[in-house]
Amino acid sequence: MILSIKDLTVSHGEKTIVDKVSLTIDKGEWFALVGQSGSGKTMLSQAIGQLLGPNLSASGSVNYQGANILVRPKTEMNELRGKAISYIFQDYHGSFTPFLTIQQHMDEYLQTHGVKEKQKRNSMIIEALESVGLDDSFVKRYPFQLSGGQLQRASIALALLLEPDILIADEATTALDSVSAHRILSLLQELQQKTGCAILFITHDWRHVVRYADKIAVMKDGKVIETGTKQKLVHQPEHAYTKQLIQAAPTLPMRVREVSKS
Ligand SMILES: Nc1ncnc2c1ncn2[C@@H]1O[C@H](COP(=O)(O)OP(=O)(O)OP(=O)(O)O)[C@@H](O)[C@H]1O
Repeated sequence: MILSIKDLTVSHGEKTIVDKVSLTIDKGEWFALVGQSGSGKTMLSQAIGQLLGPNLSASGSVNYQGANILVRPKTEMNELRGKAISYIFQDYHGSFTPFLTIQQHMDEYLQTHGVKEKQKRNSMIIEALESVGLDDSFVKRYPFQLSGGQLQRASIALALLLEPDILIADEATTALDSVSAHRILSLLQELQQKTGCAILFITHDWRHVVRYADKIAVMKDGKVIETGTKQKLVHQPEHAYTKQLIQAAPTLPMRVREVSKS
């Protein structure tokens, strides 16, 4: 197991946004988090890396390598983020500053994480951009000179630079056309196979869940109401809300069998 979340609660004053969620994510696992809009998926994922806004508080525990990272000092968390836990945000614009080029962003990130040799940093940057389908002409561009989908791909390249243990992807492919989305998800799958990283994948797209997930957790009103393997959850859902989600995608069971066979 790479991450063990126990009774994680996120509150905004008196209001409970995430309510005692417990989950375990194994090394190399593709873990899909699905469910109602506003059910707390983003807040849960941000609490893991201590990224919640100052008006929100988190309690419970998030164990990574034997320690509760929820109570780690901020400076240590900055080091952990990127190498141990990396994020691809739903709002990818937030990953970029308008007055730095794509290369400057990535170079600064690598320097912060101790990659000292300039030549090595440059080749890592080119390789990461190429892996998301952006050629070297993109390195000198500023964020506003990229389309939404290209910028999202650059943010994914940034997140993958240090080959993290856990990648948290929050609706990472929403801005992409279906071919680009498939390319990115295949890339994440490759990375997962190559490095054994775990992926916490937040999505509303059941096609992606069915194709890529190993395990699924369903959230509703701040709680995880059901969790299990993809096969179990799609073929034998127990909770009425999970059944509703699956009924909204009526061809799913057949697809799961097809994907399982391929
Ligand atoms: N900074 C914040 N301060 C207070 N409440 C917040 C804040 N950010 C989000 N919320 C609230 O927390 C709840 C959970 O939001 P969250 O973004 O985690 O939902 P989600 O499941 O990711 O939704 P979606 O699928 O629509 O992205 C919502 O009711 C939202 O309004």
